[in-house]
Amino acid sequence: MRKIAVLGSTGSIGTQTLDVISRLPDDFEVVGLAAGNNIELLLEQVHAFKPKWVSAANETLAERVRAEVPAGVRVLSGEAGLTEIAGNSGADYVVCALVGSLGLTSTLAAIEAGADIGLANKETLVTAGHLVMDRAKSRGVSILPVDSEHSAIFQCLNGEDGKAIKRLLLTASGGSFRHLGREELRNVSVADALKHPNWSMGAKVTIDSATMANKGLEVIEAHWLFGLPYDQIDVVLHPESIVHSMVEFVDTSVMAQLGNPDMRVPIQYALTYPKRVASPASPLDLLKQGSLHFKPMDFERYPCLRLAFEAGRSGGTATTVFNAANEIAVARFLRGEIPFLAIEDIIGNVLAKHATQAAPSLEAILETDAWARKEAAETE
Ligand SMILES: NC(=O)C1=CN([C@@H]2O[C@H](COP(=O)(O)OP(=O)(O)OC[C@H]3O[C@@H](n4cnc5c(N)ncnc54)[C@H](OP(=O)(O)O)[C@@H]3O)[C@@H](O)[C@H]2O)C=CC1
Ligand SMILES: CC(=O)[C@@H](O)[C@H](O)COP(=O)(O)O
Ligand SMILES: [Mn+2]
Repeated sequence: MRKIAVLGSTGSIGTQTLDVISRLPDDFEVVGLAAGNNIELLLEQVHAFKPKWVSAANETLAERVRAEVPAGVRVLSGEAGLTEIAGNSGADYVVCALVGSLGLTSTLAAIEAGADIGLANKETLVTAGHLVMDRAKSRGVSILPVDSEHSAIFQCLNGEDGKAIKRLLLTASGGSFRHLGREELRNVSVADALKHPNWSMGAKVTIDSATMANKGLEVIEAHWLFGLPYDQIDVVLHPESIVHSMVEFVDTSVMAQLGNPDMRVPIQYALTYPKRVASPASPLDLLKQGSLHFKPMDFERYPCLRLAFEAGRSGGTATTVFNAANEIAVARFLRGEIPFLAIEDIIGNVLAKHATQAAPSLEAILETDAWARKEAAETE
């Protein structure tokens, strides 16, 4: 029985993770749950899973939780609460389902404590991939991908030698505005941007999908997870989101992982690896599906993906800036402060002002992240 903590338990990935865990009662004991502001849902989860460690976004919310949970449950708050649960709750498996680079310090704390990581929080690898991967290697912990594309690649690789890989092919749905040309993107609404064609997800990743910044984050995530240069990572448009990604090998064989879009499948695989167990997801019926489509990526239509490749190739703090500027720009768009197309402008402008620092320390990353956030908040 593994002791598991879920950071971001009230979000899209967090709730689906708990759904998966509830079907595997002999395999997992929930020892820690961390949420942000959704205290009602957090309390329901505490009553259902009985963790000994709980955290909320701030002390006021934590007080409300303390009043409702049994004595003996430790209720913490803020980033310190996240790192405490990640590193000191006794969890030997931590699911990081937080959104944004907020997940970095707690992921590092979990690694330091020797816990394996189920990683949904791609921003952590984008902002500090070298630190996360180096520390995981030296502590001997596994980083198991939850993101659907990376889970697909992980399954296709199945232990193959890195030298056998010709390239990774990440699939991209095209997002909520895939049928619109660039001119038509000028006045799109927040409500329409939040309508992903295939997946029901949190707001930030849904907007990232519409700008294609999500695929940019995923290209950088793949670079760190699978240790391949950017020249060996490609993106292909695939509107159905049935092929979750592919690997082409040097002998021309292409392996793909397919399934209906349901995050409980990659979440479960990250939890039960190397075992496969039955899933509540609906089986893929290719005969009913009939056809699948693939188109080349259009970097003019989706400049955020071009910026992500450029930042990835620059390396060092460039990807920290790409991520932080994107997080702030998306938050501003969601608040109705800026138009949709300003997201890519802000990322491009903040990156253009930044002098990349190679192999940054954690301190340098946190400083760069703060600088890029301030710039992105002030850029018109
Ligand atoms: N959703 C999906 O299908 C997929 C998501 N991902 C990635 O997984 C990650 C999570 O995405 P998703 O689940 O959609 O996001 P959501 O917005 O649905 O959930 C985010 C979670 O983080 C918590 N949180 C936010 N701010 C804080 C804070 N300051 N302190 C503590 N907790 C906080 C939220 O708490 P609360 O709600 O209580 O405020 C919530 O539990 C992202 O990196 C995303 O890119 C990857 C693949 C698919
Ligand atoms: C489900 C998942 O993994 C998301 O990150 C997904 O990738 C979003 O889809 P697109 O970015 O392809 O629109
Ligand atoms: Mn994905």
